[in-house]
Amino acid sequence: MEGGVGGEVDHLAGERATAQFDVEHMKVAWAGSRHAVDVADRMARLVASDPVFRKDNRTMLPRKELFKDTLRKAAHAWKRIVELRLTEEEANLLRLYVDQPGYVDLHWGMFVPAIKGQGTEEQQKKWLPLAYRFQIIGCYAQTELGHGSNVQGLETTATFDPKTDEFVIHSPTLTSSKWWPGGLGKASTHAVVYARLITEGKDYGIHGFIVQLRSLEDHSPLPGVTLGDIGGKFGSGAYNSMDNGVLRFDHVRIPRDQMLMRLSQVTKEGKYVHSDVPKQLLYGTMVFVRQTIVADASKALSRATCIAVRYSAIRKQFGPQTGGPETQVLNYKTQQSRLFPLLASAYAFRFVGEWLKWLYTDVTHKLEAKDFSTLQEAHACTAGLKAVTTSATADGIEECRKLCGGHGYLNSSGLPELFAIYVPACTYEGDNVVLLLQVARFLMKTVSQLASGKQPVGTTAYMGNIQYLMQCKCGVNTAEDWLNPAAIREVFEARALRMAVNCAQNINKAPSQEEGFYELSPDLLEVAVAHIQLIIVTKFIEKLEQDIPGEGVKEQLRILCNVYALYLVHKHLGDFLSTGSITARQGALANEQLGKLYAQVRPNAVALVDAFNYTDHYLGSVLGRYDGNVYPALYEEAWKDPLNDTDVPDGYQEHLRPLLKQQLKLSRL
Ligand SMILES: Cc1cc2nc3c(=O)[nH]c(=O)nc-3n(C[C@H](O)[C@H](O)[C@H](O)COP(=O)(O)OP(=O)(O)OC[C@H]3O[C@@H](n4cnc5c(N)ncnc54)[C@H](O)[C@@H]3O)c2cc1C
Repeated sequence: MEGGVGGEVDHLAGERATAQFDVEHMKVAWAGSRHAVDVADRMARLVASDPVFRKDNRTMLPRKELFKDTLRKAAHAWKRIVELRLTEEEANLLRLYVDQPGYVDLHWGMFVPAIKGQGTEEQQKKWLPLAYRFQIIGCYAQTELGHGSNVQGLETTATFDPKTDEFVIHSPTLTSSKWWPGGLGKASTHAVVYARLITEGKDYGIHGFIVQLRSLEDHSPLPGVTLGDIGGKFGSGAYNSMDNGVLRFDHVRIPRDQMLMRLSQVTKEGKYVHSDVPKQLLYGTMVFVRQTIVADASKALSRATCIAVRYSAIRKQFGPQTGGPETQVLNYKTQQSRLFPLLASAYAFRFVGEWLKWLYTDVTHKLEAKDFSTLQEAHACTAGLKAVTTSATADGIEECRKLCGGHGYLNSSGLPELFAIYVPACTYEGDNVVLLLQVARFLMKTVSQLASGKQPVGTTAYMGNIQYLMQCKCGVNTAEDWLNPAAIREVFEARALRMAVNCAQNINKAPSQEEGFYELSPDLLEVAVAHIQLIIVTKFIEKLEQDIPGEGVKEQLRILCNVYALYLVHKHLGDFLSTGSITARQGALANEQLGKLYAQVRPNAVALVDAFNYTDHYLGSVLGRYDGNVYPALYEEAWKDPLNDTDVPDGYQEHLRPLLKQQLKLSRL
């Protein structure tokens, strides 16, 4: 989609002409439905055509201006949503295409879901309408200066005072200061604050409370509340549009009914009671949030690969010895072997994200029926997918920057900002290492239960096939044999299970399970990654078993699926060999096949990124422009830098001229 650039000539027309599939149908396969393509298209164009949503100058704005710009965009987006009576789906997409981190992300993404998930019906009735109309702005204040991953280590206290029927919220130490919550620093009026609940002298652990932080009249902090922004973050522009904040409480009193009481309550008398709502319900929210993170990973990686693929088709370096035109860098096999696995990963993450949506619905139905049998498995699966897809995406964006050579380092390429905004996804919503260790713990438990005949469920069902998978031999004899999905699936299953069983056996040799787990944790991370990669590969294969209309579309996706799987075989060859899942020769054949697949992707590469259907505004990259007219855009962009406002820079008179004129005043020591 061209969206907003004036180029008349399509410099990528030749590339588009070589596509062997129907791009319009691929757009549908990528977005999930024709409807999804159309709504996204409409919202993307709406944002791209509105000057308020301009973002090309973002990396040049000083922090205060950047923050004000964020406030302006958020208010304008809300205005448009109300004026145009946008549906929830449309509103979410509009915010997505505005593409600037801000308080609204936390308001809708964390504050509202926390109240929905943890508030009683009465609490929801009271608070949600205020939040829905933006009469209050909320954030999610969990992390503290001293503790993030270890939530049980949080120090903020909420002590019940039966005399006044209030909780007293207090930050007893410096390290108990809330630290990081997005939207907290300057924008939020309220927060869901996580604190240790203390009543009748007993500490009942971490609970959520709705706390008003700022006056609804003049926005000043309420008495006893100290608030501020935690300071500049990585990169220019980027996440600096967000006011991640610090918050301290000095004996701040809130009414008892502002404790989120869906799962447990404190009575007027100060008795702590559990409600009859099962606490597993909270997992549902977590599955939902992580599903959106996986969807965001595919979005970020597809943006980066779109930029890198288009630019690699335009960029030329060196030529044949015999003279003649220079070579497009996309034709170099090394460029293809670095870029096409990322393109394939973007599609793989997209489809596993789509499947996660189904999983969330399935989990919700099961929870409603009080069936908790698959909950742990679903939880481990989403935690692992969050970790693997965000890590691969963060690394992938940086690889795309390098794939664009020097120009990739310019802010105008869009890649530095995309990277800087994206990388914290490896940390927030659960540090990836911490999450993978949780997955590994679950896998170790599953392995240990196999002996007792307990049948593993969902994405761990393959482990029930242990007798076969521990001794099966990969049947690949030729490079073409690697195109068989059953063969691919089996080697991924064998590798994951054998790694898990090896680790479980090694843990059993340790003096205690805990000690064994601690010592083997680096290996356990790899076990978790192997299991999650199997899930991604399997879901891609299962996607291809569905009906996918459009000429050549399924064939292209099959190629990408094979690229993704065989790239992983190549990258993790050590795992596959050391577990005996494949032989060295089969590893070499996989690599041979991979090379052939890259050649098949090549003529389709530009069309495959066109299928993401991103506007030039959303991509925000002179290198990734739809029309490929890169050089004039790069040249033009440079002149917009404030440093070019004058020919002679500020500081010339004081610092450059004296130097050049040998007039620096030297002091005699
Ligand atoms: C941009 C951004 C936005 C954020 N937004 C919010 C927000 O809105 N609200 C909010 O409450 N918080 C927010 N956070 C905080 C975030 O949730 C935490 O930073 C995150 O949970 C990680 O916790 P931590 O910082 O304590 O890291 P740590 O846990 O201290 O991690 C430090 C290192 O220790 C390792 N480690 C920790 N535990 C283990 C273990 N058991 N085994 C092995 N290794 C371990 C980690 O892998 C990591 O390498 C945000 C953070 C960022 C960066």
